[in-house]
Amino acid sequence: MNTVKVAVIGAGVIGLSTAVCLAEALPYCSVKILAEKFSPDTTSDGAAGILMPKVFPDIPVERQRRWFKETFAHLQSIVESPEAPEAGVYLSSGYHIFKEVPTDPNPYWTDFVFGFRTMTVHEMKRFPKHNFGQAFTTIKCECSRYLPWLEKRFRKAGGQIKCEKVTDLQQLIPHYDVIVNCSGLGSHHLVGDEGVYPVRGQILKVHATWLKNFIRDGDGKTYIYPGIDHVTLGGTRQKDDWRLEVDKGDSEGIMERCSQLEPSLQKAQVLEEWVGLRPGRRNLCVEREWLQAQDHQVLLVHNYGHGGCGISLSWGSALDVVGLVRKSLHEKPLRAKL
Ligand SMILES: Cc1cc2nc3c(=O)[nH]c(=O)nc-3n(C[C@H](O)[C@H](O)[C@H](O)COP(=O)(O)OP(=O)(O)OC[C@H]3O[C@@H](n4cnc5c(N)ncnc54)[C@H](O)[C@@H]3O)c2cc1C
Ligand SMILES: O=C(O)CCC(=O)C(=O)O
Repeated sequence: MNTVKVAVIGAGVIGLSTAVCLAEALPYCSVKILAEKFSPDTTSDGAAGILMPKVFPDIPVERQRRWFKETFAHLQSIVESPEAPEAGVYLSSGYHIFKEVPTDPNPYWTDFVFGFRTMTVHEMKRFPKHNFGQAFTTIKCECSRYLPWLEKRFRKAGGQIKCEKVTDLQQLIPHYDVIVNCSGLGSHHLVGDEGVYPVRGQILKVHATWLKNFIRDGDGKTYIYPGIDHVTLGGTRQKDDWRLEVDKGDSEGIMERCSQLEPSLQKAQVLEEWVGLRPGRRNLCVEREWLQAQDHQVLLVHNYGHGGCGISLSWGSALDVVGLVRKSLHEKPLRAKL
């Protein structure tokens, strides 16, 4: 087979995971990443990186289960390997607490994390304003380390990287056989998807080495995630808010709410305030379509709209892209005349 030229747009956790999966699984493809921003300047870089996805309303739960299962298994294999510190991937245990029992206390992902259980009355005494809680161990994947690690793995598989903002997919058509869109929030403009919107997230990175367990309050607007170099305190979920500037009021609110759950945070030194825009979408988009060229068609595969759970579903959705590319090339061989 001739070499299939693939362009992956985006170098966040979704673009890099997808590019690695394609380059390693399809040796007849030459894969190039085109991205405007790279680590440490992507949204993925600032995310806490905890594996705990939300449920998308219109995607069959079996598909979401597979995305999470594959991501968890991939990252677990890194946790259990000597690569773990360089990749920034490790196990993290803690509590998810609620004021009321949630409507679905056992979402699909609870089958895969370790030791998932309801908190005891004794444990709940620490949180007098909450009436229900769950304790478990999941994986935390810090993208400030994981993205450079993925980039290295991608280059090792023969992948190429170019810093470029793509403004028009049509301009890529003469140069590539397959285009994979992993541009996250960028898809709002790049493919004109008005269903993609920003969900602004502000966090604080604090020095609090004594904290070892995560605490997340029901709706995910208050959380404490201990990490390698700092503890992440969150957060905000402001829909349709494009502001990338730090909001001092948000920072104060985050510190106040987190300190109510963990009073020792009043002694923590704030290292950094950070804002990222989650690529919100009602449903994650992992789909394919064909773009018309002069005498042939070019495959366009989308992988964007992961909202607040891009790291949690990254490897699984990337493997779906591999499946779609493989299937499509089989159905419609390269440069087949129409
Ligand atoms: C505060 C916060 C905390 C979070 N915590 C977690 C968590 O604990 N767990 C979890 O699973 N998720 C978390 N998330 C969500 C997670 O960060 C996102 O789902 C994820 O980063 C999306 O990855 P992405 O690769 O699609 O987007 P990005 O990381 O934004 O990457 C997009 C890439 O596309 C490129 N791009 C865009 N447009 C173009 C263009 N036109 N041309 C070229 N390149 C382009 C960008 O330059 C970039 O390289 C959090 C998010 C925030 C904001
Ligand atoms: O939701 C969480 O608790 C983890 C952080 C996150 O995913 C987010 O802020 O989007």
